[in-house]
Amino acid sequence: MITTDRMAAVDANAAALGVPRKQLMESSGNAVAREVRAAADPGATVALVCGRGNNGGDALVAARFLDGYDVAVHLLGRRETIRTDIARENWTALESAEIQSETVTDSREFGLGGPDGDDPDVVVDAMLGSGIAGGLREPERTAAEAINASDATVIAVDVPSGIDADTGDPTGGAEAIAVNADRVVTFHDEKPGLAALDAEVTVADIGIPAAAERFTGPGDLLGLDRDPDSHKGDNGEVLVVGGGPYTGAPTLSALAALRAGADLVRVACPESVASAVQGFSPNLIVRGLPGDRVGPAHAERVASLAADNDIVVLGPGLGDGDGTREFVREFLTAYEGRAVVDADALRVVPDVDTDADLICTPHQGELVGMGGETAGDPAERAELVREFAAEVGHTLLVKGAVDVIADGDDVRLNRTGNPGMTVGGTGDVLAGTVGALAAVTEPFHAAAVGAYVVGRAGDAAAEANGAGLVATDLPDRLPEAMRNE
Ligand SMILES: NC(=O)C1=CN([C@@H]2O[C@H](COP(=O)(O)OP(=O)(O)OC[C@H]3O[C@@H](n4cnc5c(N)ncnc54)[C@H](O)[C@@H]3O)[C@@H](O)[C@H]2O)[C@H](O)CC1
Ligand SMILES: [K+]
Repeated sequence: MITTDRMAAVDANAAALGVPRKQLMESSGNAVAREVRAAADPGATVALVCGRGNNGGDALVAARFLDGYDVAVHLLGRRETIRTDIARENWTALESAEIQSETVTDSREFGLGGPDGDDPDVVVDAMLGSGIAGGLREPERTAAEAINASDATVIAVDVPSGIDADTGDPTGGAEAIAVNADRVVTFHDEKPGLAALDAEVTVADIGIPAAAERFTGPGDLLGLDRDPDSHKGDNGEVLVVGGGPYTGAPTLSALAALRAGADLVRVACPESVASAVQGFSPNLIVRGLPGDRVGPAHAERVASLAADNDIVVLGPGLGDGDGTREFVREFLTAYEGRAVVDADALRVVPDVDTDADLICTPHQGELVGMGGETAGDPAERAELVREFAAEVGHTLLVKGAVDVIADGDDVRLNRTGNPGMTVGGTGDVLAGTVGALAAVTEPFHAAAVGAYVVGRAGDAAAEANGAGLVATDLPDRLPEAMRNE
């Protein structure tokens, strides 16, 4: 099963892997033509009703694969109104090939039949697919009524027009009109909303490489754009809890969280390091905790600070001194929100009883320290991480040459990054980045995107600085790394 949003991500990842959408459209159109051939013998009349988006584009391709059939293409709009270059190119190809085609601009002129007024044997519904928003407008609405009133076998491309592929409900509300399809040929994977429909569903493999789903890619960045109407705080408030023996670690996490898009980043650290942390950046809000180590005495104060934030990043530079583990245990036992757990705080996770939703970011050694297993073979390692995530009940991001992200159901691999990133502090950058992302998206997605963009920032830093790469190079490169291109 794949949702519309995930499909869009996978599609963009496929393009980044060298399989562009026009190529996928060619496969989609081919699959639609095969479905027509399965429904009717050569010589049958086939009306292809095409919208102006890529759903229509699929049927424009299908028309080229239907030699031997009596084909008529109805484009709902003028050529100039076709939304995408690839669909327009396929329209031009049809015209050049002199395949019977007409443009419909006025819904009153829409008719499915040939000159004698008979219904066609087959109608291909390619008006709207995953790009639909709201109920069918004209001329799609009138066309849907005509399709539903005809005796033709109706084959829907990807999803019947007017239906939400994620839910199976009409996009215009319960009573709204949608195409009533006999068959649906959908692409790449089953869609959650199609099973409930009274139609026979075929899933067509359109050549999206498995790696487009298995590995992170630029498509994973889709949907993370800021809402232009958002206010301060809407894009995440992050509390970093760390420092004591180390000052740089919490600072790197906090700066990364800011560069990854958080609106407000607060750092709770021992008073002994508070002014040093503040000295790194006026953009940080620093809260000093009495003493020079974070200990159990601070659990209540940190809990009240945490309540004012969307997410806590727990661990950077905390160390493993007297009382640190007790602090982490006490804090997590009472905490019910979201947290990224890194470094020394990780050891506590497997045996703490918490309602918190955690994203743990161990490297392989820390994973083993938590009681997890690792393996040399990447596929085996991924499966072990998935099983361990299910066991601990949290999201895991296991860092390595290839990072493994798992939450017990899903597994994703990330291969951005380079050996130069084994320098100290890059893990702190990752924890802060994932923290900022987890304030605005689901933990698994946040962990996968975090790994991807920090690796990308590291790749850019390595290109600029070679073996001289240091962790402080990374935060400033995050905004560029988070651009979806
Ligand atoms: N990997 C893939 O996902 C592939 C998908 N293919 C096919 O592409 C469509 C999705 O194409 P897209 O261009 O994004 O959207 P649509 O064609 O569904 O619609 C676009 C167009 O329609 C207008 N519109 C939106 N809502 C309405 C409405 N309620 N009434 C009228 N008009 C509406 C709007 O202007 C949009 O611009 C997917 O389903 C597949 O069929 C690829 O070909 C292969 C890869
Ligand atoms: K459709």
